[in-house]
Amino acid sequence: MSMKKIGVLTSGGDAPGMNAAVRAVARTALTSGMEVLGIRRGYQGLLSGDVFEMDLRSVSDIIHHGGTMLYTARSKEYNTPEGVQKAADMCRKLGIEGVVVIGGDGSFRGARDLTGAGIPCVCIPGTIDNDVASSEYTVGFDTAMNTAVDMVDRLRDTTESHDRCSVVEVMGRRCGDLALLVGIAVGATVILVPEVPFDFQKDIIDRMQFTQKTGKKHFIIVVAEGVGGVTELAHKIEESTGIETRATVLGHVQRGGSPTLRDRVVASEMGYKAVKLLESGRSNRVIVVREGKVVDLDITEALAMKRPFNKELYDIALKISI
Ligand SMILES: Nc1ncnc2c1ncn2[C@@H]1O[C@H](COP(=O)(O)OP(=O)(O)O)[C@@H](O)[C@H]1O
Ligand SMILES: O=P(O)(O)OC[C@H]1O[C@](O)(COP(=O)(O)O)[C@@H](O)[C@@H]1O
Ligand SMILES: [Mg+2]
Repeated sequence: MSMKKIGVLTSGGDAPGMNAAVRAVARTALTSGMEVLGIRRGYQGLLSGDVFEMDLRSVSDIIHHGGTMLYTARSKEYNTPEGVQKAADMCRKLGIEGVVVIGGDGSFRGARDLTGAGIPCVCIPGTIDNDVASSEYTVGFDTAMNTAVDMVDRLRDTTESHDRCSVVEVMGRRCGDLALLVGIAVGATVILVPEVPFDFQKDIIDRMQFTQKTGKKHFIIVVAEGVGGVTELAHKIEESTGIETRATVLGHVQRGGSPTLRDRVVASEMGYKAVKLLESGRSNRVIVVREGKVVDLDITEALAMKRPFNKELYDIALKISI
């Protein structure tokens, strides 16, 4: 057996399903004869040595909980060459020979740097944004989408009752995936994403007025966080159409809640595979979904990939929500 002790941390924005990944990592490592240290608050906890020994029961009763039992953070100090060196020194002091990092693209960059500083890492994509270019899927995305759909369905009830227009902002940072899929699922008349430029008159007002002529009286417009400006947009729509318009930012509620089956299952498989890679002496890898399968890639290669946007699906959405 190549490694005796590994650490596991969650980093960046929390995502439902992170706990299932932590559970799989801990159980796989422990049953393979390794010691496991839970590192609290991501790289921040690594800098301060905030760790605890995990046993099989440390991860009981967490698979159905949102958030992360390890807590998470965004660490400015770690994001410096000195910070990475300090974290690597702390790993050596604690006897941590490898780390499983569960987080998004930012956390992957941190893992690449830690591997470079002599501590082998393997990453698992955990973020509600689905913005990890190398993976078709990130843990947390399914739960966040379903939460957002549930909330927009509620908005629709009141929007319909008042013959209004609702402009809803969903998360996703610079990625439009959450907005695209939620937009389709709620039948939004307009979906605005950072990947597709839009014209206010043609893509919003003309579309609304066309559907109005065919009898439509209420409207849902889904806007990705990366486009933003929903309050101003709502004012402009009301001014141009005379339709009473309200803006809603769904915000951090999208990050919480019990993970869906998909997030629990993908996280579990990824957690298992991450530990098996470390066990076999392979590091600087990221576990990803490609062509529907859970596989692994080199982190540096993975980080160089460009995220494709599903324009075909976007065009379909426009054709049917009219
Ligand atoms: N280029 C980088 N080099 C080293 N560490 C980084 C880098 N980018 C981000 N990190 C670390 O990873 C943490 C999480 O990244 P962030 O982008 O906030 O979330 P996520 O991993 O979910 O995308 C940051 O707070 C920072 O400590
Ligand atoms: O929680 P914070 O720090 O306010 O950050 C909000 C950001 O975090 C996210 O919820 C998740 O992003 P990350 O997974 O990259 O951390 C984004 O959708 C959003 O832009
Ligand atoms: Mg991110």
